[in-house]
Amino acid sequence: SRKTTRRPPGPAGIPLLGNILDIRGAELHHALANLARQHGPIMSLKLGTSNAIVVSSAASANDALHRYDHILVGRAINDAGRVLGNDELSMLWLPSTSPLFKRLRAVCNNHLFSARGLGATRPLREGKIREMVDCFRTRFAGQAVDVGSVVLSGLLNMMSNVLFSEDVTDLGVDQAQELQMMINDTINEITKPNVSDLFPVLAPLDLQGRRRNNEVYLKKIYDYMDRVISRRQSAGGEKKADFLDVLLQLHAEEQFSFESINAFLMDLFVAGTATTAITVQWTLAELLRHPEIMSKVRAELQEVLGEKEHPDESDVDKLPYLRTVAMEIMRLHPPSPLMMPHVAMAEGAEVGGYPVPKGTKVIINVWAVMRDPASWEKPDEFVPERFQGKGLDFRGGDTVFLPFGAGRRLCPGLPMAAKSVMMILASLLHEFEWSLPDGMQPCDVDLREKFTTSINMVTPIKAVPRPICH
Ligand code: HEM
Repeated sequence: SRKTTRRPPGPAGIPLLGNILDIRGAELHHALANLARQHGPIMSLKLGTSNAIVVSSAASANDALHRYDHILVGRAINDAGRVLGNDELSMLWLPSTSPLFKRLRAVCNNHLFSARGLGATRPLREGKIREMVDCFRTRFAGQAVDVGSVVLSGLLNMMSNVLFSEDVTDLGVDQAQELQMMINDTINEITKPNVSDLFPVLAPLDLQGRRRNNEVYLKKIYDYMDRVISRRQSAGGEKKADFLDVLLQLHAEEQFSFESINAFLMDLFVAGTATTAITVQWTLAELLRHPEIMSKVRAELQEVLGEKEHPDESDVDKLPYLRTVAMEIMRLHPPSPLMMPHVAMAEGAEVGGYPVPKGTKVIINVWAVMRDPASWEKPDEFVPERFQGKGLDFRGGDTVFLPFGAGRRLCPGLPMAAKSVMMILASLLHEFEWSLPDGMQPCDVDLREKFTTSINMVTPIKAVPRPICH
């Protein structure tokens, strides 16, 4: 067919810069969705010297993430992402064909996110969520609080305790703390536009200093993780039965270097904390904007939990309405709206009938797919009921709904993330009555989005928790 020899349609672009100017001005996922409305769900873009296609429909996402998943499995590595050899160590950057990637993924699947692994950490994770909830009760009852920031601190401690049995943050301190700031610094540096990525020939000059800066930030995180490992080693071989013990055992068997342990721990913090906190934050915002849906959630919690003071993980499977709320939040506000772009590792892939040459970047606009009017009625409205009886789940088997991606690079943390989101929401909504700060009406909740690697709120939601005695 003619399609197999053509490039997908796309904006014309200008010499040298290509389409860079076409994607300026709006949040990136919005800008790409606007262009796709004009050029179609499979669209070519030229970003400096590199070729990309942008996928914005469920059918084309299915080609990219299921049919040609074995080819479109590389990553477009940013120049700043290469520092300290991080691209050769980190699960986020390695192609999924690499032996190290497969080992890292297997360790995740076997030890952290398997039913057995999650069962082993359940009391710890429930305990850390309880501490976070208690913090709302003891520190912020009756006050307007930035919900996302407290939840993020709680999640950092939950993750650090699952990984290496230490707290990394003080709950209730209303500002980012050491590890969180280091993580923010590296994410910001890697996601800022960089001429070295548009014109790799200029990369050695590092004109904007992104590589130099990120080297400083990454080094700080590696030093932090080194100190965690040293503390464990100087504890004279004392075992904590946590993930770090597993990693140190694998190190002793020469499967992982200390550098790859550092990178692994860092990846789990980078990918697994803010994403979950943002989901909780958007949920509170949408529920406060939609009091009738908040009431339905509260009624379900009351019916299922009754006088029980704190929900536990076994309760969350009995909350189907809350689950549809979480799904609808991730449809409307996917924490990772463009995922991390994939790259064609070989020839032979086709998306929507168009060939995807080796080396092409494949940007999947998950946000646009999940607001596509061809798949979703009134796609911009918050209607949790739309998921009832649909048979959709979080795994992206049906690519109309894919907040965690799909296929070989499906988010490995999904089982833990889904449990955490549900547990935190069930606890916050069962144990508190939430209201907007004085003078604010539901329609005043600001739902504007700001894109970095995640969709953040331009105005982080502040809400007032009032403890309920059950
Ligand atoms: C609501 C929470 C979360 C969402 C929506 C989410 C979503 C995603 C998405 C869309 C991807 C990219 C998939 C791709 O590029 O094809 C991803 C990758 C990843 N996620 Fe998650 N994630 C969440 C929580 C977590 C948690 C809790 C962890 C770990 C504890 C985690 C670890 C990872 C890792 C390591 C990757 C990289 C996998 C790869 O490159 O192959 N995520 N996640």
